[in-house]
Amino acid sequence: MARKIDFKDGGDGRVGTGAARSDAGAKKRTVDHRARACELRPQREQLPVFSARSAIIREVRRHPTVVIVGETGSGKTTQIPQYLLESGFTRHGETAIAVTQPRRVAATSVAKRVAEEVGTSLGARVGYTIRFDDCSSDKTQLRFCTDGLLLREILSDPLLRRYSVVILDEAHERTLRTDILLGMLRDIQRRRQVLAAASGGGGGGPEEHGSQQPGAGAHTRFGDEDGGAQGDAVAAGVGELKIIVMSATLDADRFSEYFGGAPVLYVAGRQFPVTTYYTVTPQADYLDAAHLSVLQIHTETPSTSGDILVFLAGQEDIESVERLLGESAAHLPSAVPQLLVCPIFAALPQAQQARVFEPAPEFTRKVILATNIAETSLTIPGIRHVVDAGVHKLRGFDPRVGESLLVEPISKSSARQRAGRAGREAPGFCYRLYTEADYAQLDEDAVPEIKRCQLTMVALQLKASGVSNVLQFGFMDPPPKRALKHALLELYALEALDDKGELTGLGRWMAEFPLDPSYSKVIYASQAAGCTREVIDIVSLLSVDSLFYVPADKRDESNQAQLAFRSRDGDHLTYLNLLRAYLAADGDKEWCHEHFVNRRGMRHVLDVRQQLNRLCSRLSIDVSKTCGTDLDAVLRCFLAGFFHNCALLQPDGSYRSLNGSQTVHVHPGSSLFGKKVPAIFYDQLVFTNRLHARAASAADPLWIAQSSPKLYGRLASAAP
Ligand SMILES: Nc1ncnc2c1ncn2[C@@H]1O[C@H](COP(=O)(O)OP(=O)(O)OP(=O)(O)O)[C@@H](O)[C@H]1O
Repeated sequence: MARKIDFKDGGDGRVGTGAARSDAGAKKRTVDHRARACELRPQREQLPVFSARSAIIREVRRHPTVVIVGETGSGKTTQIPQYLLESGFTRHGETAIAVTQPRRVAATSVAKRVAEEVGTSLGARVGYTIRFDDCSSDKTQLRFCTDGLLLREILSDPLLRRYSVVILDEAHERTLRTDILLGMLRDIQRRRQVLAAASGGGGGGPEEHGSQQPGAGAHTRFGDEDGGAQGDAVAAGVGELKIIVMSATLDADRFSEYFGGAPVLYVAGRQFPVTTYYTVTPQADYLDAAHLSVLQIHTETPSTSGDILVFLAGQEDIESVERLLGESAAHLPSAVPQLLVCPIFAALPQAQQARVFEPAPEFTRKVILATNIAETSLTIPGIRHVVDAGVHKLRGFDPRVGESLLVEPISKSSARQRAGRAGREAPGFCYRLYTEADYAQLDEDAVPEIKRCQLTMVALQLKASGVSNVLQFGFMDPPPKRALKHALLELYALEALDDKGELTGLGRWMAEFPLDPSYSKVIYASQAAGCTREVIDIVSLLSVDSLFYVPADKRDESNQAQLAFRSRDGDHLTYLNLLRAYLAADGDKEWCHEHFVNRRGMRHVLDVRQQLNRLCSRLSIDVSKTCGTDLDAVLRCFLAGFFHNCALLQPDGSYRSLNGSQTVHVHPGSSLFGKKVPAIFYDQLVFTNRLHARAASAADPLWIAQSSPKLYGRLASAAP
């Protein structure tokens, strides 16, 4: 090893009780759900949250909303939903408890664990529902889902009648969807309170509501382990909605204030201590530092001391460190166990994400390379060492420029979450690849996503959920007015809103899709153009960031291989060619390797395509409509949704965006790179080191004019 990283103990590392835990039986796999649940019970009872069980149930009964703050690993996510289930909050299965997670992988993996602890098969009493994947049934009483999924449910069930309790987990992350949910749930809770009061009972579950005398409601008794009876309001159709906001940060007062002074419960202490180390000096190259730290941990500690989880900024980082580790692993002494490198990032298909949860084979140490997808809620068995590069990719949005995706330092709260992935089954270690002084400089929490992202989908969702004045919506942290107005204007241009700002029939239709409204508009246009099949294929293809592999040392070979799919019209049709060839080759592994096709990515494409086809069929859209060889029709459909993403060729050979007068660069990986066409349209503008058009295709300026005459009619007269 050429260089060593010097770490020093942060001193604050030893947190928590350090209680020992028996691992007995943990490895035994059994299909006997009850036996497994009994086996896990002692572990559950050792979690810090267990001692707060009665207090939590009592407070939830008494108050419509409760905020719970618990350190990482205290047992919030897995235990609190079960306590409510055991205490009758689902009224013997008539209603359900929803637990939202910001990330899909957390929703599925936590559901799996909780099903085991409850003693049921996944999808029965405990299940999960995430976009494009539903593992639940009408028997499911504890449903883990993404926050986005619950938002979509509000469209079809505006009062969320099927739920008596909604638990918002990891609320401190303040994702876009969590923030919208906070506002919508507060509203639903008030409306249900009014309805419940009108029908003469509380009915939110077995409770003694704060405004009521204990026991004074229409319901009868309840026991801790058994369900209570329900109130008359339930018989009338809807009971009160309990909301539980769970957060890992101490800044819970804001949540409490937002819910009118909801009580805050603190659950102290994580289960096992985590010793934190910082680098002695700043690291100029965090990828190199991450690579060296992994090797250092691997060679200096026995592999039996646990697997390693490394937090990096994004997929490219992960692939670079994967490569570096692959090269170094070849030179490890033979006595040192092998390294098994497992990446996990959002665009990785679910089946491959699941690999990180599988135990490493004997004499092998697992190294998981992750983005912040693995930062919250996850317990990855075997992990004892966490390496934290201290960075993540942060999405930003400026209506004039487009989206940006920049590598930024994380917040202290993220750093604590990352460290928290270590001490979950035994004492752990966290190696921060930055100095203690740098840590002190980090912001306490990240800026809520709603303040820094594109809001078109948010505005459509709010409108479709009955919020007439989006600008007045009770956000916990209102987004910039400028961004909201921009979103409303965009919806107007897409014809989702009319002149009065009311949702149109088309807007309601578009809101059915879990897609950016521009895509749903394209799908809409494809019906009349008779090319729905091609459009769905391309929309699915655009859901993956990199369809091709471009290894740094084989750039030319990769580019050469991609030529086979190139369309002179640009990336949209190139991708379509790729999908057709992939299907013709039956997704063959060798074929993908030969053509530098990202097999992981293509599987994800097929997944999305299948789900979109299903959704379209449900909406009576004929998904078999195909335009044959008239592929111009396909491009014109895309312009129906992306007329705002167009740029015209300038005399100096550059492209200038139509709606922001920005200079736009065609990405070097694009099939239009180096070509000069009169106009282009693109899927997205992304600012990295400069403004790049992601997925660009050629457009006739006349098509642009016809796609949005109000905005770009002038181009028609300028066209030759
Ligand atoms: N899949 C699993 N395999 C083994 N142990 C698990 C698993 N899931 C949870 N646990 C155990 O339960 C503990 C509590 O997990 P839980 O996710 O409920 O904590 P939490 O308080 O929500 O933490 P965080 O906010 O960090 O997610 C873990 O520390 C671990 O000991």
